[in-house]
Amino acid sequence: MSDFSPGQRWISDGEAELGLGTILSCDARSVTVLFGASQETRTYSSRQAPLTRVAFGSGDRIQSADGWQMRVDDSKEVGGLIVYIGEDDQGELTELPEAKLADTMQFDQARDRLLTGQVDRNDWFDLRFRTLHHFHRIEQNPALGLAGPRIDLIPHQLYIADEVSRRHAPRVLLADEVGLGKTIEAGLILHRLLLTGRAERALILVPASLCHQWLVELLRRFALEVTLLDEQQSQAHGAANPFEAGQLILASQDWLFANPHRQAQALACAWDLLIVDEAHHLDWSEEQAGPGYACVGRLAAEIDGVLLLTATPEQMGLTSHFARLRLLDPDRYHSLERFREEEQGYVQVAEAIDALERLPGSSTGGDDADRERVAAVIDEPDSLALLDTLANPEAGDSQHAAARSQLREALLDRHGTGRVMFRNSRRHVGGFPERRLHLAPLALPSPYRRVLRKLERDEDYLDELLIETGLDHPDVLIYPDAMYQALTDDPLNEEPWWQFDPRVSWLLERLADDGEQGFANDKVLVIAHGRDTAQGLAEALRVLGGFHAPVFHEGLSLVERDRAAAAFADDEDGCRALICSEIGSEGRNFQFCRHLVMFDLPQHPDQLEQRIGRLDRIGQRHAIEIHVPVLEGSPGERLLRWYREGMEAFSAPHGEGNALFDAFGDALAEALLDDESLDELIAETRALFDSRLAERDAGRNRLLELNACRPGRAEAVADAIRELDEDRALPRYLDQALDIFGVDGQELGGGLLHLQPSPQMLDGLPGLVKGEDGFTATLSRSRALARDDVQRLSWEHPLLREMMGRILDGTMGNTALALLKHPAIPAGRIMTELVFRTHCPAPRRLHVNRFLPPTAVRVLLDESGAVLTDKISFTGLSKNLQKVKKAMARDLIRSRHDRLRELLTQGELEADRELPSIVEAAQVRMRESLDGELARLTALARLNPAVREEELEALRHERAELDAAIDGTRLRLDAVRVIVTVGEEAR
Ligand SMILES: Nc1ncnc2c1ncn2[C@@H]1O[C@H](COP(=O)(O)OP(=O)(O)OP(=O)(O)O)[C@@H](O)[C@H]1O
Repeated sequence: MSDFSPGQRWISDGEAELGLGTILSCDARSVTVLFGASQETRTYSSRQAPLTRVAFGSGDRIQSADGWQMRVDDSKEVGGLIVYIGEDDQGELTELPEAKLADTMQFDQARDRLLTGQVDRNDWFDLRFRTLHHFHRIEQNPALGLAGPRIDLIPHQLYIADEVSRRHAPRVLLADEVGLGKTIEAGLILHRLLLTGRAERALILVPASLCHQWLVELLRRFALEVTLLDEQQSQAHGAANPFEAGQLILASQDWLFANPHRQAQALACAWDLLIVDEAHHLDWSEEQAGPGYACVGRLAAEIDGVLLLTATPEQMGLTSHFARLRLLDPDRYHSLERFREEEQGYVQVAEAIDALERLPGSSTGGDDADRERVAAVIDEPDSLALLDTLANPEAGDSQHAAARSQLREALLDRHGTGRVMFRNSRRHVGGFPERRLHLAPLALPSPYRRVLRKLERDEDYLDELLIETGLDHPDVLIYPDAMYQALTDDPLNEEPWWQFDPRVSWLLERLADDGEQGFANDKVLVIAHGRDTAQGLAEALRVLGGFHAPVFHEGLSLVERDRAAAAFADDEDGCRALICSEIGSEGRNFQFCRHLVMFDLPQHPDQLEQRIGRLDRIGQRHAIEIHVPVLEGSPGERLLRWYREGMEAFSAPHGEGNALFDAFGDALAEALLDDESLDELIAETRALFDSRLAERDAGRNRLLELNACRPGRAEAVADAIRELDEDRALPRYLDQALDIFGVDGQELGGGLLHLQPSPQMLDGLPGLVKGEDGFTATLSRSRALARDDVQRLSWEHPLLREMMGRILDGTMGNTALALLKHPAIPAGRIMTELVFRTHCPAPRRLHVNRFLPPTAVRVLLDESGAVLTDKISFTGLSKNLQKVKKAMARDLIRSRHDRLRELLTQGELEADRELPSIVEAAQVRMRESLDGELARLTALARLNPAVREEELEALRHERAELDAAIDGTRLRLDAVRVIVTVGEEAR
C-alpha cells in the first residue's frame, strides 16, 4: 500500500518487544520490515499489516542511532520520510531523519506506547491503577512485613519484631526464655527487612542440628526459600564462592566455625543481615575468643544487621555475655567494668520508670517524690526538658504522653541493655502450661554402689578414678553409667551398664504402662547427658524390651537427625519415644509431646532449662510431665536436691541459673559425695537465689521486661495486622489479578481456594507451573495455622507480590482505551485519565522507600482540557466503561493523535502541582525519624566517650543525602487511559 515507503519507522502491534522497525521494501501485496534491535525480519500482507507508524511530536524525547538525544519541537516530511527538528543534549538546534532513530528505542513508557497505538486491555489498566493504590497503601501500613507470615499474633514477638525491624541496621540479642519464639521473631524481622527492600541478602548460622528445622520454619511460616549450604554443596560450586549461590544462605555453625577457607568466602560476600542461633556458644574471655566468637566477630564487623539468638545469654558467663553485647554495639558496651557498675544502678532506673508512669500531676507531695525519683537518674538536658514538660500542668495530655514515652525510651536506652537486648520471660508473658515433676526413686545397683562407697571412704580415690576413666569431675560422679563403662576392662565379656541399671527397667515399664503417668499411649522425649548413654539406652530398649526408639545426638548426620525427629513427630506411624543427648536436642521443637524423661541430670541449670524448653514451648497444650528416675544415695540424687531445694529449677524458668552456677558450681562438685556439705550448700544457694529474685524483680530484669514488650505498641501492631487480615479489598483484588494472570481459582468450601494454572497463564508464578497441579490456600490466618498443607494468602504472599511487581515494574496495563456511554456528554469526545507515579532515585542503602513509597497522582482531563479529577472518581468512571477492540482503539488514537499529545503535556503540569506536598510530607517523616536517631546518638555520646564523632557525622550525612534525594523526586507518567464517549445508539 502507498502508506508504506522504505526507510519509514513502524512498530509491530502484536510484538512491540521487537523494537523499532524499518521498512525494507514494500509493494501492493507485501511489506518487509527489519527490526534491527532484535535482528528479526518480518513480511506482512500490505493490506492487513499489524503495524503502527511511529511519529513523534512536540515535547517527545527521541534517541539517535549515534546515541545522542533530542527533544522534538517540530517535524517536516521529505520524500515520504519524517525529519525531526529539535534541540540536542547540548541545546543545539538540530535535525534527525527517522531512518537515523535508534533501533533500540524503548516503547515502554505509557506516553510512547499510547501514541504508537499500543493499547492494553481496559481491565489491565484497571488492575494497574488498583495495584499502585494498594501497593502504596500497604507499603505504608505499620504492619508491613509482619502481616503475611503464618503465625499466631503473640504480643511480645510482634513488639520485638516491629521495634527491631524499624531500625536502620538492627543489631540485637534476642534472648527470650526458651521456647518463647526467638526463631519466629528473627523470621519476622528478616521477612520485614526483605519485603521493605532494606535487606536483600542474609546469612543464617545455626547449630547443625537445627538446620532443617530453620529451613522448614522459614518456608512454612514465612514463605522464604533459603539455600542450605554445607561442604558437599560448596564443593559442587568449584572455584566459585558458594555463598553467592542464593540470597538467603543457611549454614551450620559447626561446619563454618571449623573451616577458615569457607569463612573467608562468607566474609568476601556482601550481606545485609547475619542471624546466629544459640549464640550462648560464642564464648569469649580476656585470654581467648572461641572459634565461634571469632568467626561471628569478623562477620559482625562487616555486616550492618546482626541478630544473635539465645535463651540463656549468660550460660557461658557474664564476660562472654558482655562480649556478645559488645559485638553488637561496641559503642554502648565498651567496658566490662562500667557494665558491671551500671547493673548496680538498674534498681533505681526501674523505679524511676515506674514513677514516670505516675507522672504528671499537680505539685502534691507524692508527685514530687516521683519526680525526684526520675530526676535522680537523669542529667542530660534533653531528658530534663522532657521532665519539665511532664511537670508543667499547662501542657496538654498528648504532650505529656509524648514526653513520658520519650523519657521512658531514653531511660531504657541509656541505662540497661535497652536497645540491644530483648528478653521476655514466661512470668510476664503468661499463659504457659504447668510443669509437674514425678520422681521415681530406684535402688542404687551394686556395680555403681561399690565405686561410690569407695569414693566416700577414700578421698584420694577420686583422683585415681579420674585418671583411670579419663572423665571430668564431676561428670564421673553424676553419670555412673559412663563411669562404669570407662572402668570396664573388657567390654566384650562384661555386661553393659544397661543390663543392671534400674533406670532402664523403670523406663521399659513406663513405656508399657497405659495409666495416666505411663507412656503406652503417649509420646515421650528422653534426654540423657551423653551421647554414649543415649545410644546405650536405645540398644537396651531394643534388646531388653523389643522397643524401637530412634536416637538423636550430635554425632549423627543432619539427615539422620532430621529423620529421627520426623519419625518422632509423625502422629500416625511415628515412634513413641525419642532418645536425645544434651547437645543434640538443643533448640528443637517437640511441643507436641508432654512427657519428658530426664534419664540423668545436666550439671548446669541453664541446660536443665534448655531440656524442659523442648516441650514447654508455644503450642504446648498440656501440662508438662517431667519424670526423673533417681538412684537413691547417688551424687545424681544430691544434684537433684540442689536443683529442687536450692532454686526450684523444675517449676518455672527463673533465669538465675548461671549466677547460681558461677557462685556454687565448684562447691557443688565437692558436695556431691557428702550430705552435710550439700545441706549447707543448698541453704546458701537458696539464700542467694531468693535475694537475686528480689533484686531481679526490682532491677535488671524489671528493666529488661519493661523493654522487651511494650503492650500498647504490641497491641497497635496486632491491630494493624488484623486490619490487613480483614482487608476486604484483598479478595476482590485477588480475584481480578488471578483472572488476568490466567490462574483458575476453585472454591473448595470452608474458606479454602484451590489455585491452578490455566492454559492461558502468563508465565510461571510462584507455586504455579503450567501443566502442574497448583496449591490450596486460604485468606484466613486461623485456618492456615490449623492446616500445614494450606498456604496463607495475604498481601505479602509471594504470589501477590510477584503479580504486583510484574505489573508495576513492567508495561502491563499502562495504556488503555475504553468507551463511555453518557447521555450528557456528546458522542465522539475524548477524556484522558493519567496516572503519574513518584520516582525518587537514590542509592539503595538510603532506603528512601521508608519515607516515600511510590505514590500515584491521578489526573482526569476532558477534551477541552478541563480538570475533572475530583468530580469523577476512578471507581465511578471505571465501572461505566466498556471495552473496545484493539484495532478500533488504534484507529481512534491515530485520529486524535495531536490532541492527545497536548492533553498528555497538560496532564503533566496538573500532576506537578501535587508534587510539593508529597515531597514535604516525606521530608517530615524522614526528619522525625532521623532527628530522633541523631538525638539518641548524641545523648549516648555524652555518656559514652566511645561513640565516635564519625558515626554522628555519618548519620548527619545520611540525613542530608535523604533530604536531597527526596527533594529530587519527580513524577512520571505511569499509565494513561483514553476514554471516548459514544452516543446512546452505540448501546
Ligand atoms: N507466633 C507463633 N505462632 C505459631 N507458632 C509459634 C509462634 N511462636 C512460636 N511458635 C512455635 O513455638 C515453638 C517455639 O518457637 P521458637 O522455636 O521460635 O522458640 P525459641 O525461643 O527460638 O526456642 P529455643 O530457645 O528453644 O531456641 C516453635 O515450634 C514455633 O513454631
